[in-house]
Amino acid sequence: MTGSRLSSSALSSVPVVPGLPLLSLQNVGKTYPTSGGSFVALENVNLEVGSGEFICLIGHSGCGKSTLMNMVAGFSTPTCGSITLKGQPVGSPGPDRMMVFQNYSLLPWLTAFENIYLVVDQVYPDKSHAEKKQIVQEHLDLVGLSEAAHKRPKQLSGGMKQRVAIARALSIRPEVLLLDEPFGALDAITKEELQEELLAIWRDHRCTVLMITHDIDEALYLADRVVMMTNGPAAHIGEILTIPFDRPRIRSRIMEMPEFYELRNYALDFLYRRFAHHED
Ligand SMILES: Nc1ncnc2c1ncn2[C@@H]1O[C@H](COP(=O)(O)OP(=O)(O)OP(=O)(O)O)[C@@H](O)[C@H]1O
Repeated sequence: MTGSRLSSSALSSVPVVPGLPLLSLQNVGKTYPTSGGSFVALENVNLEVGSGEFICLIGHSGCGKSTLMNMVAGFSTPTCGSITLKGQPVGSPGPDRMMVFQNYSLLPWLTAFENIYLVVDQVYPDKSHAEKKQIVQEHLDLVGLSEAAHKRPKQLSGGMKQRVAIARALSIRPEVLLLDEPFGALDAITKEELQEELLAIWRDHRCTVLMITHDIDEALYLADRVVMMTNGPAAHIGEILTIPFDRPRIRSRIMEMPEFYELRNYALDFLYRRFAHHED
């Protein structure tokens, strides 16, 4: 979630131009200064994301996925190249791009309701208290947590905490939902439940999603396109898989499709043969 630097963004009032990508990354690079000299994490990253697309980003640990996501979120700036949203350069973090992290990042002293209210209040200062309460309530309902509104994070399971984080991110209707391994810390059953909820929310609200995952099956099940990164240093996009499965997707049916296993093997080959990582 984009945290305390939220501010109203002019971008949200800029319409999407038909035919133009919503999000565009052109020759994006990131170099970090280190005590041993400059470290080129990313080089020449090019990606165009259409409005309403669901993109999953996979690649080995350390290849620069979070670096890329942080630049789209506006937490850091590219060393070279450009990132634009609806044709406007992405600057600082804004409510048009909301991020959800693996570790939930909820404020522990606030209830589920208050965690969401805080963000709604920052982004919609002119709405009445009743209107803001209603937005929070609607989004708690959306993730099935109305009954847990008064609970603090330590009283919530991992899956519930992540539901609150997703509800909080969605509550201000971002153009782009940025998910950094959101289900990485959850057990398999909760992870599948949340994947289904995420797909339902994405289908109903049609936001654009950029999600980092280490789980190839998750990427193939959720995404329209799976972006596969090469290893760093100077990592870039190696290949992009277009996922052909119709929507709404039914997990059991997709798992029976030969195409699923062909794509899975292709992605595995990319990661563990062509761009094998000696630490894996
Ligand atoms: N602030 C920094 N200073 C120097 N190097 C950095 C900095 N942040 C990240 N890096 C390096 O940049 C590379 C990419 O890191 P990043 O965290 O983006 O990878 P990642 O693909 O998200 O990894 P993981 O999957 O493990 O989260 C790594 O080699 C990392 O050590």
